[in-house]
Amino acid sequence: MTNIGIVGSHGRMGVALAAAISEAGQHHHGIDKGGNVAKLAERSDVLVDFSSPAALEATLDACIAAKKPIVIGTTGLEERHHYLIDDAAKDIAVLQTGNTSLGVTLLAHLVREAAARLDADWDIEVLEMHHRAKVDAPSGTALLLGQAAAEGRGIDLDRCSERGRDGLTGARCHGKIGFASLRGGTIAGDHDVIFAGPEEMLTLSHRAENRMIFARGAVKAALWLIHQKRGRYRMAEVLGLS
Ligand SMILES: NC(=O)C1=CN([C@@H]2O[C@H](COP(=O)(O)OP(=O)(O)OC[C@H]3O[C@@H](n4cnc5c(N)ncnc54)[C@H](OP(=O)(O)O)[C@@H]3O)[C@@H](O)[C@H]2O)C=CC1
Ligand SMILES: O=C(O)C1=N[C@H](C(=O)O)C[C@H](O)C1
Repeated sequence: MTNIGIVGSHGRMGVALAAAISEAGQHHHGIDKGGNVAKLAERSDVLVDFSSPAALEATLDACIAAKKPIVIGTTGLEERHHYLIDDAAKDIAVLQTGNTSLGVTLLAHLVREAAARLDADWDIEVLEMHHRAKVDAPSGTALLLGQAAAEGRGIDLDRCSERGRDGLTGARCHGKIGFASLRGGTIAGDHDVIFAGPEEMLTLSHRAENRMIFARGAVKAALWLIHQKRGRYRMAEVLGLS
């Protein structure tokens, strides 16, 4: 039986993850803010993090010290967090993703394909809606989908993204990838990638009906990751889509 350590165990995802781990016949234990992450890492075969970007550095240090792999599902990560992940991946296996579901992983693949085939006359906009308690925007999934679109089009997302329009913005910049975020109610996570072309529009969408889709995907990723060498991995590799 695999022992999976949960960082953020009492949160919305932590609770769903514990249910998915039990469903898969595995064992779980976890911590929340103020918990001893070093002890958690020592006692676990693999960690799964659904907490806060503020927890990441200490969590990675604990995983490196205990030589344990980790799945990072926390979103709202900044550039410095990605450097920390790249550094950690020199010592341990790390999988970081803004979305652990099968549907979104496949959607990212389709978005990359569509963006590669449609020229820059097709404006790309990513629209997401989440529950009222979500603290980061755009969602990690929206950024992951924007990245897939940028890869398909062969452009750099950091230079080409347009976030949060307000006021007298001027006309849309040619070739940019736009992001819009809506918040309200209890929505688990809705994402649309819109390709708006000359007189026609293509929309690729995903609707999460329940957090269990993320939790089951995270368990699958964790059980896969314990057999991998050190390095940085993506969800597409777990699901054989890369
Ligand atoms: N990749 C994916 O597929 C998905 C990613 N997410 C992401 O997962 C994260 C968590 O989401 P959600 O469960 O809704 O959020 P919640 O706010 O419900 O839960 C966060 C949990 O993390 C704990 N926490 C906060 N800081 C620390 C810390 N320093 N050390 C350990 N635990 C800590 C909190 O504990 P306390 O209450 O004590 O502060 C809480 O239990 C978000 O970034 C979200 O975007 C969500 C769904 C899917
Ligand atoms: O905070 C959430 O709830 C979710 N966060 C992830 C994100 O930021 O994309 C994944 C999912 O959409 C739910």
